Amino acid sequence: MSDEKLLPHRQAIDAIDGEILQLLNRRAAHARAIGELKGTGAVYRPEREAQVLRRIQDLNAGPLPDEAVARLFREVMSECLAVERPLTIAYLGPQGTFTQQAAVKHFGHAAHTVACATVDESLRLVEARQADYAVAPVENSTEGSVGRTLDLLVSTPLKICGEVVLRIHHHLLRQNNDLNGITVVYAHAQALAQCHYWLGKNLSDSVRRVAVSSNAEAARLAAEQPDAAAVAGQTAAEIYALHKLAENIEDEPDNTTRFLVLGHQHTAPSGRDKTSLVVSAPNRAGMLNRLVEPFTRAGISMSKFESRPSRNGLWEYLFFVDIEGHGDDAAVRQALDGLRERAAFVKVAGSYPAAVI
Ligand SMILES: O=C(O)C(=O)C[C@]1(C(=O)O)C=C[C@@H](O)C=C1
Repeated sequence: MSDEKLLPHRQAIDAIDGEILQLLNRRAAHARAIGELKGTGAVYRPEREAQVLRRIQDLNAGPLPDEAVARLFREVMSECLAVERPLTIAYLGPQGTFTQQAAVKHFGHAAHTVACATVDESLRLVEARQADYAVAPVENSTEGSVGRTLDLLVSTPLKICGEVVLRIHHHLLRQNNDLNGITVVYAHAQALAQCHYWLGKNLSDSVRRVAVSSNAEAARLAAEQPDAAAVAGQTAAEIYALHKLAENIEDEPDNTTRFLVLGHQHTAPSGRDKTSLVVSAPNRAGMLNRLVEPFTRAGISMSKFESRPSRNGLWEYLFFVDIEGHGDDAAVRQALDGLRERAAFVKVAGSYPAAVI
């Protein structure tokens, strides 16, 4: 096939690219005007972003898949927002963690990300207004809740303003492309657990499995030690220039982590929202039923109901509850009034759009 046949298509693509470029800059000019009208208010509007992405997916007639167009528009909005004012996002580092990946998935590549040593520190940075938002892992489909994040939700003055759902793929990474001669595998304890079966089947028993503070730290160590491998994700592989000896080695095919986005603002309804609550109640027979009843009566479904020991009293529990709907919805407001009559403590940790991509 000669390239001559490609020519008319390439000429068409050049013309279309020119139009796309003009349209993108026209879009950015509107975003800049919106930014000026917002003045000192929050430039990031989670509800509007969710609506834009949902609308684009509804409009999409292909051949690009819905997920691909959503990803492209995610980046377009990220750049438009940066024209208004660039955002700083605090995340659990070091560079290359899944939390950083979640931050980029949610805010796009124009956002500036700041690595923090702990989830506590990432929230503190936002509380002190040294960063605009924090992204924190809250639960994994294989390993369950991240207790520290739940504990922090109880006391932080920040509001949840978004959620990010990330498929977690683990790879076996090494300096060179050889499965032989590995004496140690580094990974975060959760990643070791999520790949337990694969590692047992594919590596000899003499290979030591060493838990380290994060997957990115595991990749960093593997980049320094020729006889070491790491279990980590794509971003860590790229940052530390490691070879992928094996891809997608997680035992559970749907291994997914959910992250929360926390900031100072109240988020308006987007049309498809969730509300997260922290509830405590006296430890009495029938109490669980009494707590759930106001939601059942209002026809509101729950996507999470989890208990955790309260740090104040022995055998006292806090309940972490996610419901469908927004705190401004009449039905949710009524259910919350009913809940407040029954519970000793109710905190609305935030209402936010359900994840779109
Ligand atoms: O609609 C707005 O408020 C905008 O600032 C525009 C825009 C966009 O690019 O569409 C950018 C940032 C906001 O988070 C939401 C949407």
